[in-house]
Amino acid sequence: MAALALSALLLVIFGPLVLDRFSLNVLARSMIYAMLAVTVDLLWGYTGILTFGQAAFFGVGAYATAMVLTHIGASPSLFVLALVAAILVPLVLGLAVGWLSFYHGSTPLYATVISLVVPIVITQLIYSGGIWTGSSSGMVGYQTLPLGLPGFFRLTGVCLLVLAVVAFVFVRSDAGRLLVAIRDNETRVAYLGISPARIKIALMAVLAGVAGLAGFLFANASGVVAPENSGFVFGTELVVWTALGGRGTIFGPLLGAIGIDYLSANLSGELPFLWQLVVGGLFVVMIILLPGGLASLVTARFAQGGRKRRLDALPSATRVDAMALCAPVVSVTGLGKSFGALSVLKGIDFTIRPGELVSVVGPNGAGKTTLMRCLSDGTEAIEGRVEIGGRDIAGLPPQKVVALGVGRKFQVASVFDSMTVAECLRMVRMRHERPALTQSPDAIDLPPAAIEILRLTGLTDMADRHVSLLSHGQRQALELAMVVALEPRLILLDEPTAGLSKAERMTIGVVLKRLTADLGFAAILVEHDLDFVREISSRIVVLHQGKLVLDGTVEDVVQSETVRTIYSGGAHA
Ligand SMILES: Nc1ncnc2c1ncn2[C@@H]1O[C@H](COP(=O)(O)OP(=O)(O)OP(=O)(O)O)[C@@H](O)[C@H]1O
Repeated sequence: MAALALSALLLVIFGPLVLDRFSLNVLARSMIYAMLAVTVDLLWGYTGILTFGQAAFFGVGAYATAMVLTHIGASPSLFVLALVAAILVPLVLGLAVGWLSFYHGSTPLYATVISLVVPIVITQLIYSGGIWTGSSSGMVGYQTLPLGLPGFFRLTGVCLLVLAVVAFVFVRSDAGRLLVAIRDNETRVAYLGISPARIKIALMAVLAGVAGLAGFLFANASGVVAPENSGFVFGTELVVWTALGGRGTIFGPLLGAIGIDYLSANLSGELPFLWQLVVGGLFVVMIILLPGGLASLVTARFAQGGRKRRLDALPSATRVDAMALCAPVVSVTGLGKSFGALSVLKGIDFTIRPGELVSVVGPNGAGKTTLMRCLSDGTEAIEGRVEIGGRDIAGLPPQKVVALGVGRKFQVASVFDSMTVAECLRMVRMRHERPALTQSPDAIDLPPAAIEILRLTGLTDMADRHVSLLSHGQRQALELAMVVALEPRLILLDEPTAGLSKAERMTIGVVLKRLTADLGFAAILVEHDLDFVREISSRIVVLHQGKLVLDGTVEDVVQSETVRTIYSGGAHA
């Protein structure tokens, strides 16, 4: 990669000696567009945010530059002012757009619609700006940086190269992998105690600033800015170039943008309308035949050679101390939950202490999964009160409930499909360590209990195996190890043995007994397999039609006439 970067630097430095003026002009612009394509790739390719809004931030940066240089003047200090404005104004706008797009409760579609609206609004503002923005004529005639064409070619080339190298290092770091984790499974990221919304807002703001920097370069290199520079047609072109180049690769979108823009400049004169049709047709063909873009032809060859990771046990023991054993981990009082007119949970009361493994059983639709949701997400509208470690969780989103010591394992294993086992486990540690922006360590430190689960289930030897290659049981075990690596006080397990073989079920049973009886975790287990429940539970709670009908020992439940009636389908509220 260093050799590639060095070759690119030499091309940028010596390019003006061999290229004609037309090519220099077009390529300087193409490289600026390539900077934008890299930002689109980080947002869409790596984080899964389909955005058309980068054009708006680019336009704002370009107009901020042109407006400073036109209305205030051009001097060395004013060029610095223009540069600061070109970065800061889009950055603040990006922060506001990010907040609007990713506030709690918004959907990915909503974020994409906002990214379509922003360029339209910015373009309208430019049209309505009168002499301040030049309206439909744009702005021209302001003084630009005195660099000449070769100077601009080299400046934009170096900026693109620096951005590409920074992006390339970043996407391999812990912070970069966290973006991929958000793309793969945002819910799991939240249930690891990390706020995806915060990360996405910060990313959008920073990349809006980078788009603004590209706008500064464009306004200086071209000497003209126009409303189309911030329009959603341009925003769509950026998405097309990124897709054609190969999203999620950095260099694919970079070369895609340069290649298509350069070809467009050469061919659009001779084939003005046909060329657009060719690009559009190519996009459709590519999406069908090569969804990974052109870069996937190259990356597929190199994908196999993954990096070797080591799983190390942290020195600290996770055993809950004797003092804490006295206080309830979870306390539920009068819990009720309705979906419209349908009342799913009614007047549930129970308390769970450290070391207890409480199984929640009941027929389908009894409200078991809903109960788990109410215990792990304080934003669910409920009646009554749920306290974790003595703190009412009302209003707290999942990542804040995780911070109180709750780990949730979902019914369908919730892991990161495009990562390796080691990478998934590394993501769990991001709550305890600030994600590094430039690197990711080879050794992954995990609590001993998590290491033990991996050992018992044979995953310690599969650290570098891709999650997509794991069996159903291995995925369940990996998710359990991830949840335990959070070092929670309370583990919520929704049918952890569903679809597992008898041997795998026994292993999970051993692991759960060890976690609760030996290490002092509290656990709530939703389970249909009553033999399994009988073997490992310290207490059993029976739910029926949303009501808690029995809370007792295994013996109590086995001998209960009510439970027998419920399971034979005879009890009705
Ligand atoms: N988001 C929702 N909107 C409307 N109704 C819901 C929603 N989630 C659950 N329900 C209803 O609440 C009831 C309880 O569902 P829940 O999934 O909690 O049951 P369960 O005991 O976990 O069932 P199972 O054993 O089949 O998983 C069901 O009637 C279900 O249809």
